[in-house]
Amino acid sequence: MGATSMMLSGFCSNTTIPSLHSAKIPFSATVSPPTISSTCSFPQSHKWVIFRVSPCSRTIRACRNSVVEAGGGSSGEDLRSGTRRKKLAVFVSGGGSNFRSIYEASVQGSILGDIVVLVTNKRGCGGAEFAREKGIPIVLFPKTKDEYEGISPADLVASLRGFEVDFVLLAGYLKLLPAELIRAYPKSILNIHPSLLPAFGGKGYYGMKVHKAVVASGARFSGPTIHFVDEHYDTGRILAQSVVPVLPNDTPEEVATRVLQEEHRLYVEVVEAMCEDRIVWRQDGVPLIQSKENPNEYR
Ligand SMILES: Nc1nc2c(c(=O)[nH]1)N[C@@H](CN(C=O)c1ccc(C(=O)N[C@@H](CCC(=O)O)C(=O)O)cc1)CN2
Ligand SMILES: NCC(=O)N[C@@H]1O[C@H](COP(=O)([O-])[O-])[C@@H](O)[C@H]1O
Repeated sequence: MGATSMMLSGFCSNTTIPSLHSAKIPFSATVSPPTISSTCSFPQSHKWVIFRVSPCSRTIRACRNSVVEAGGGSSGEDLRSGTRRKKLAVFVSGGGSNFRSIYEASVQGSILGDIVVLVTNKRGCGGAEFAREKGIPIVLFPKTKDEYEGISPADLVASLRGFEVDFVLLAGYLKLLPAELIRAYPKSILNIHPSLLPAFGGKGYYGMKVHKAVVASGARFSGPTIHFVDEHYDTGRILAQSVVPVLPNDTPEEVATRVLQEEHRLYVEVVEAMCEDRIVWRQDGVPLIQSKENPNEYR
């Protein structure tokens, strides 16, 4: 069967190239070339093509198994991988154990990125205390009666731009992110939620409230969900989930402990993939993680 020729062009991060065809029939498409172009060819047998875009991509090269990636060299590349180290902002409201896990993984080198700023609505929380210990700058957001020094949404975006943040990671942050921030960082803001969304999510579902609802429901399983953030609570595209059992005599606290332990593992794994440009967007809008060991495998 003949190959499909396709002109692709350089584009910056988080662009999903619309296909001219549905995802379930042989793929072919032409993308208008604003900048650099290259030619990729794919066997017609592939049902859909995955597009991966890394921040400020300059080149596109075909990959096996119809994965088209847009990645490009840039300054500050990690010497081992040739990948640019990413700059991370973490948002917290409480103890910050997920923040600490990500920080430790960054220091140990498994995450090719650095936490350059911590954002919180509670300057006295455990996460903020840890940031002060490590010399990580702290930004207060939003402005509330308790945090009168908090900044505005526009100043928050300007502040993150000033830190050259690539990705925003919510980790126990309990305030609704403003639309200005969502628009400023498309497909670049993640949140971790302590249930298997869409179950037990939305306004009012946070912290122990989630686990109490899970136990009361009789659910036999729970676990963390990591999703991209949109304007509403917990409705963004799901990127990763992990399942833990809920035992017949579990208390909500026991479920919380089991889920939190899995959160720490899963969030580090996902942030590693984000920093290595291994997040790809299926044509129907579902984000996938490309396996580091086998680039032909996704989940
Ligand atoms: N635009 C978005 N902002 C935030 C999201 C999101 O998905 N989109 N996720 C939350 C985190 N979260 C669940 O994962 C969540 C946090 C808080 C609430 C909630 O009901 N909050 C209360 C206020 C709680 C407080 O101030 O102590 C409320 O809004 O009434 C639900 C879900 C982070 N931001
Ligand atoms: N809906 C948001 C929410 O409930 N987030 C949850 O808050 C906890 C923060 O713990 P941490 O501060 O120790 O990372 C975590 O369990 C996280 O999933």
